[in-house]
Amino acid sequence: MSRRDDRRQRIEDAFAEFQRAVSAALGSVAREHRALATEHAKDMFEFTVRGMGVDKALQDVALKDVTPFLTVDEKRTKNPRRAPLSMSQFDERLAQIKHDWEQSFHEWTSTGPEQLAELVNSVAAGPASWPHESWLGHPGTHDGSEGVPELWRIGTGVVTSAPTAAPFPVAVPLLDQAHLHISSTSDSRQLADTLVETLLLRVLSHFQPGLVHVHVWDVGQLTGSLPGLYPLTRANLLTVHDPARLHELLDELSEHIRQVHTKVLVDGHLTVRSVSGEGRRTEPWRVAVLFGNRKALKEDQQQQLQRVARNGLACGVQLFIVDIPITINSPVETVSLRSDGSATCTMTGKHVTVTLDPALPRTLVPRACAAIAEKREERRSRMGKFEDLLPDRPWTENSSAGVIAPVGFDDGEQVCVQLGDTSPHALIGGPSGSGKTNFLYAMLGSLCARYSPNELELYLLDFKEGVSFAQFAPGRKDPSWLPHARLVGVNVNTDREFGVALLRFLSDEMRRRADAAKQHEVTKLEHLRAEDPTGLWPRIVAVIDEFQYLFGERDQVTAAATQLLEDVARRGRSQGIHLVLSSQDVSGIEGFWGKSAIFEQFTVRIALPKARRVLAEPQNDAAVELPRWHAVINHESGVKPGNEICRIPDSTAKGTMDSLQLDLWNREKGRAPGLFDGSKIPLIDAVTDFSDLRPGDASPTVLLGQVIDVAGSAARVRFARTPGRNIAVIGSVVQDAAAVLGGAAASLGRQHRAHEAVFTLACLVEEAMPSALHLAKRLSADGHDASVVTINGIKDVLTRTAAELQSINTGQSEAPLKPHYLVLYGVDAAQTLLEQKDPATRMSGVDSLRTVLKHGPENHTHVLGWWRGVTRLKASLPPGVYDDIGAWVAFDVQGKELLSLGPEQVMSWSPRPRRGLFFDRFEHSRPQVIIPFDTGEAP
Ligand SMILES: Nc1ncnc2c1ncn2[C@@H]1O[C@H](COP(=O)(O)OP(=O)(O)OP(=O)(O)O)[C@@H](O)[C@H]1O
Repeated sequence: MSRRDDRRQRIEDAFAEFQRAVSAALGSVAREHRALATEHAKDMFEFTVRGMGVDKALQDVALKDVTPFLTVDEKRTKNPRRAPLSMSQFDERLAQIKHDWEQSFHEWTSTGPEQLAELVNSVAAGPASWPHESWLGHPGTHDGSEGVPELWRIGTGVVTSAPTAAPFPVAVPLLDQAHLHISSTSDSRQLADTLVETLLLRVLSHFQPGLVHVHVWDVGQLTGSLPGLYPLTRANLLTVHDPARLHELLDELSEHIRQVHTKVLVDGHLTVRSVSGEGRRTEPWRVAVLFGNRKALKEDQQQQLQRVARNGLACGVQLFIVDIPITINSPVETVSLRSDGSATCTMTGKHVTVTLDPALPRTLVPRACAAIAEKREERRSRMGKFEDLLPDRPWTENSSAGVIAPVGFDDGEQVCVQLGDTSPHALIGGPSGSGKTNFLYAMLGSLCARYSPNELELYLLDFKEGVSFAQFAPGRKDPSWLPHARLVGVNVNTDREFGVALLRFLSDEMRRRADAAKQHEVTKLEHLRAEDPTGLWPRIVAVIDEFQYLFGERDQVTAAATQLLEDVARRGRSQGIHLVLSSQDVSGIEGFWGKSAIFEQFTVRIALPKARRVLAEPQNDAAVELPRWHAVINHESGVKPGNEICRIPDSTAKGTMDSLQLDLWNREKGRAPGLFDGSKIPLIDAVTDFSDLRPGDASPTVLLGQVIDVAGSAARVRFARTPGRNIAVIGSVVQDAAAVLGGAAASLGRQHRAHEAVFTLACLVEEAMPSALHLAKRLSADGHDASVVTINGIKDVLTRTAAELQSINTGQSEAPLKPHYLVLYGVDAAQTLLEQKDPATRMSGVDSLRTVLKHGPENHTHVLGWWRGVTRLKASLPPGVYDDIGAWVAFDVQGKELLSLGPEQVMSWSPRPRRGLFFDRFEHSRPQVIIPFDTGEAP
């Protein structure tokens, strides 16, 4: 080998060595690079898988052929030597990711679905969530008093990305809580219909038939939507609306919402639910289902629908909106159906896939609806009696915010009258025989059954000649009374003063309540009750039947009645005092319509058939067409939209109000009501003011009769030892005079011990003798010295008495005189006799009488005399000086004749049988009408 060759060989070797070294180095770099690329690919894989979600990644076809780690060049050249990394190279990472996935879902999977199932079961028991086998076909029984299911089941959900599918029930809030908005595709629209139908049947089957009304409107079809529900139409539980008349449905719903606001949501309540409290739902739900076609509604309809949505939930209006694009500014649950039939909903969020419950069996749905309709019809025909107005349990309601009473039925549903701060007083009208009294019984029965006597007091006044309210007070045949009645006034037609007395009493009570409220720094009864929970502040309902009598004349009684009525009508509302006025014909009552301040307060109007002017005529003529035993109940001052027409049950027949009264009376009798019966004369021995009289008072009280007031108090005069304390009775009828004198003397008799006082009864007219003898007997029986003298003895009595008084006056005698009462029947009959002068002393009997009248009272000597006319009385008195008669009772004497004896108000007195006008100069500023007592004298 030449040296040259040798050198070449060495060079070649060296190159070979170099190449080996270089390729070794390159090989190791490539390995390094590949290892790094693999790691990077795994990272990328993990990043991608975690990023897109394990569940999705596992389904992803692209990921099966993963080549993210090829370099750009390699991708470009598609190096055939390099096979793509198979998934197995990611197994380790995938296992880790899966483990982490399972771990993160572990808690949810093991407990979540179960908890949700329990939750749904507890807040949505029964038809609200259970399988249809347990309820479909059985009409609901709930009346809302047990609450409303908080959720209503729609299907089954699974968390879309969970490692294991753990299904759980999906339910949505509805009634009062949220509307429902469903959107579907053309492929899934059928499912939307199914969802609506199932939900409606759940709701309809939960509540008593009648508590849920369904309205359906479908833009695309006149009929055909929800066909299974059609049997409901015959019971008026389903109304299908014309596709072209969405505005009518929306108007109807808006009007309904308005009415609920004005009639139901009063006294601070914001929702029907809060009004119903724990009781029966008072206002049925109205579910309006609107099927659209994915096109927007017209602008005005859209706005109206939004308004209904906004205000509806509080008023029981529930919307199911299907495929109508709309935004709603109130709670709404959305269910979005995809073409494949799966759904998402806002209740569970986008990560839960909901599979809606399958449709209810085709044949069972109409059958279930028919059963609901039938039950409703049955209930409707059954509901309508007096008992149906009454609650299951009596006396459970609270009257703080007002009182509410079902009074009749419309389509089997109760229609109520409400009295509260916003509807304070009621006006009832209807001609004779139209059922006013019956209506009042229905209302009073319903009220009394709901509210205990601590919550509600009644003052009942009947101007009619009859006995409408008499049964509410204890009677001879029936000893029971209405425990709520504090006062019953019957046959008051001639005693309009009693109406004034009642209004005055209410006005005083109103003031007392206002003062109490002021002390607690509140202004109305509801707040006073909250501030003073132990105080007794019942609502007062005062009923005046045939109240037009109150305004019957143009006199002071009418003036006083008008003024007091205005006072109570305007200010009674906040103090829980409510007036219910009823009349055959309210149209001509000047005192009522003449004062807007009065009638404006009577926002509740009740018109019986053919009633005139109770409603806002002529626009509202609903009363004209009203069938028999029906009434228009209107809480909006009689304007047409406020009309509610209902049938009033017979509430006066035997076994209705009378039985209720007996039941309530047996439950708690309380105090018997005061009774004022204008046709009866009060028996003196039954009058408390009389039986309460006792000996011992130095200035005894004389009772002259009964004042026409709420308390039934006696008219009284105190016989103080001051001038003028004598009493004159003026009138021509012996019966009236004898009743007053007899009652007065008997009351004096009760205040003296035996033989302590002397009674001289002078009977100067023959027809008074039986009365004088009766009185003498009564006084003697009580141990008093009572003698009867006739006209023959009168002069002597007067002369002797006058002499005794003179001797005391002149100091000749000091011995105080025994109380001496001279009861003189028909003084004027002895006038001629008394005018004769004694020839020796030149004194006449009239002089003696004047002396007795003048000086007697200071010395326990009082005259109780009867004169048969004013002039005749004046003849017994010094000319022009009438002071010695301090008190008088006049009967058949015209007012103007009495002017010289009393204030100008006496002018308006028109005499009427068995009523007297009483005036005590010392005590009164105005005269009072009194009823003389029955002293037990046989007629
Ligand atoms: N809803 C009703 N169902 C059955 N009968 C009724 C009903 N309402 C009233 N009646 C009967 O009609 C008659 C007259 O009724 P009611 O006395 O209530 O009328 P009114 O308007 O008060 O008449 P009046 O003013 O003459 O007293 C009574 O016999 C009563 O029983």
